[in-house]
Amino acid sequence: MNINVLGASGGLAGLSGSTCLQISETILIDAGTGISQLNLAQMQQVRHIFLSHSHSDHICCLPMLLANLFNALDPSQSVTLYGSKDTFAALKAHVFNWVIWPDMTVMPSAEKPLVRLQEIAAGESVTIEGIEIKTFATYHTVPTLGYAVRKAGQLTAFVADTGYAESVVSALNALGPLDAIILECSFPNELEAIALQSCHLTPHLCEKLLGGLTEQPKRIWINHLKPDLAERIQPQLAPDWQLLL
Ligand SMILES: Nc1ncnc2c1ncn2[C@@H]1O[C@@H]2COP(=O)(O)O[C@H]2[C@H]1O
Repeated sequence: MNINVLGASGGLAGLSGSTCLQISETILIDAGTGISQLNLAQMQQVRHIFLSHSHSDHICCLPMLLANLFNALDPSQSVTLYGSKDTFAALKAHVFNWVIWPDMTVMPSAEKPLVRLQEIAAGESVTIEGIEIKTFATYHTVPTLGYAVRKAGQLTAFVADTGYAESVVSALNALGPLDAIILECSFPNELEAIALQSCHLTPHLCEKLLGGLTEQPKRIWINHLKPDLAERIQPQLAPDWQLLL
């Protein structure tokens, strides 16, 4: 895969950290604990961070990553966060509120801040360094964006956190044929009730979602297993699905 998976766990004690995908030296999707696989110099290369949603396992390392950039960047440089209006509202209210962390969108000055927020809505796309990143809405307990990454001629859909919904199937079909899909599977089949409540997938629900696709992705990568349930989920995954660890 031409995406470097730094973290793919749905929690803290997985084999890898929580969600963080490195799309290029300067571009990340999400900022979970997986980011700690990067060394300081690699972190200081980051200029673009696409956020799927506001949940802690996807944003918990964002404040400390930004702190590593604060003294490294000169005033003409900044880091752009891309995400939905809802994700930014949650970050402003609950993270960058001067209690949990300083508001780096106004530091060192409001005119030339370290962090710039670029709202992005489902269906919109951004192209950076020739890499096209297109958003789509998933179905989760908070508004969540998936990201379809077109890099070096390959289209990979990172579905982010989602439950089963026809709207997600339609959004994926609208992207066109996928070279790869990165699909979450947080709970085992026997915990479908919790999966439905918390808007996540089980192996059965992954099958249902994949079954709705007009064309099967060439590669199916499964991620976001809850660490305490991983051993129960793994035997339930189809043999041709690959596990991202
Ligand atoms: N009823 C519920 N609604 C939302 N989250 C729940 C619920 N029950 C358990 N959870 C857990 O809380 C977690 C919050 O982050 P996640 O969405 O990754 O996964 C969620 C579930 O593991």
